Amino acid sequence: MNVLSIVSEVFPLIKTGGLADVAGALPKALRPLGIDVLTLVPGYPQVLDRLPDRVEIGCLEGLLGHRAVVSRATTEGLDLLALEIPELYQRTGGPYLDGAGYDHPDNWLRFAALSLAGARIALGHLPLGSADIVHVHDWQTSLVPVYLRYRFQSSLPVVCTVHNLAFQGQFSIDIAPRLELPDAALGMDCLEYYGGIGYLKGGLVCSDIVTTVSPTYAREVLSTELGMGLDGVLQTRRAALYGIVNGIDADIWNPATDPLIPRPYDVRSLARRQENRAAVLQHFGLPDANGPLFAALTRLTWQKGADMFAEVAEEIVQHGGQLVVCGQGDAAIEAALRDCAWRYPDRVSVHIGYSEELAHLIVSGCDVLMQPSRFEPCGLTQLYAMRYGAIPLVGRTGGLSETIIDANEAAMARAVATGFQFHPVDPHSFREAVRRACEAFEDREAWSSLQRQAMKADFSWERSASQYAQLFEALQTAWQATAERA
Ligand SMILES: Nc1ncnc2c1ncn2[C@@H]1O[C@H](COP(=O)(O)OP(=O)(O)O[C@H]2O[C@H](CO)[C@@H](O)[C@H](O)[C@H]2O)[C@@H](O)[C@H]1O
Repeated sequence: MNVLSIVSEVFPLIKTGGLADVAGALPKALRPLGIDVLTLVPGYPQVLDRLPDRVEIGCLEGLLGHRAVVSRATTEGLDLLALEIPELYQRTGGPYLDGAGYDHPDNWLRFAALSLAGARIALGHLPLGSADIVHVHDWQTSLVPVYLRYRFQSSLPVVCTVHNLAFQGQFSIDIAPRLELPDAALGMDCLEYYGGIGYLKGGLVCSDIVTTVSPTYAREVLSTELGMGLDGVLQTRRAALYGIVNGIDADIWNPATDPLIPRPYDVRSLARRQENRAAVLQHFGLPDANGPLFAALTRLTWQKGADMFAEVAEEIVQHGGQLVVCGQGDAAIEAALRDCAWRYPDRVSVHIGYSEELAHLIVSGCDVLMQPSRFEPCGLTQLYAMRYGAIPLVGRTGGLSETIIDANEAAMARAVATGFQFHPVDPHSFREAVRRACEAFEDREAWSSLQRQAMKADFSWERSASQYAQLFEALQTAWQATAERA
């Protein structure tokens, strides 16, 4: 089976968050199941730089006033198509933001063009054959099923995966005439959203199947609290809504073979982690206070609960612990963290920025990885942490609630605990959980058992990939049956 995955970021070419990790890992996990995934990404400079051997396979004219060269390459187990439209994708900054941190003003056009190109490639407008299934991700590629249905009258099956409902691709109604879609697609039943245009809404309505990245989040998005205004739309798609928990790329995130950490180790040689712990402290310029080393590795946003770090740092310090933070995001949160580091120079240190190398070092050396998310569709950092024997401390929400087993007395006694959860997600419960972790850390034997338990948890992609495969196969069978009847 051939799947065309259309996505705005894919590891290792370009990554701003978990979406890239999933888009990069899932194709590799699907291949042994007989599913070949071709991944279409925009030709950002970072992408083209990493694909020097790409081969041009054709051109697409008439992409909302633009012309694309499409080239193909394979790298690190991925089969890729790059959509080269220099005036849309070749610029400074990241995939979504310019160098100053603002949205590119033509994001509506950049991702509509990607979606239109994706729809045409899926239909065989390039010498590649047509796809059996199309897989789109988040708002950036949600117009693919809209173009397929309304512009090409195609019922090619589409799976739309929602990685984060908070980002919806909402634009002014003024763009409507420029999307080159018929009126029927622009109305309330499809793209119209609170007087504007909602890309994700269109994707949810027009896809055959909608998935989210954990079963818990699939239930949560149906509620007013976490539905982000789209709960009504999702209710109408309830029968087609599935939750499939993310896995991790166990080759890239493997403490035994990780080239980015000073001292590789596994569950039998946990003592070696000490060297990595020392390297983390050294990197952050902290002396060893011999208490628990807490860490956070995240976008510094309200969703991730990062606004609570500075306050909770006091609790950590009072209990003899230390805190290192690697992240970037809201200016106010960044400032509060810098201030906190200034107040506790030997205990708290902050790296404002994004660093893949530092991410690996941190999970290989910290004792506790904090993820106090207010909502979390799945979360990957806690899964990486567990694999590396760093104990996750998380808010009980979304995927965090189902991937961690709380270290309560019963779970500890039965040696099944893998981390700490707290609820409700507020500073009070967060501090309480920090206290629990600090106390648990004092019993080093029990802590080692917790680490071993966490490291044994299996979040490889195999199980989840087979769930995607089942959905793809069921869709393909249904589609073929309809085609034969027609
Ligand atoms: N400063 C930094 N330096 C280096 N690396 C950093 C970093 N800050 C974050 N990262 C990395 O970025 C990724 C973040 O992934 P998450 O899944 O935790 O959240 P994200 O909100 O991006 O993803 C969304 O999509 C994913 C994928 O489906 C869902 O798991 C998630 O719940 C949803 O919000 C991890 O690989 C993490 O290590």
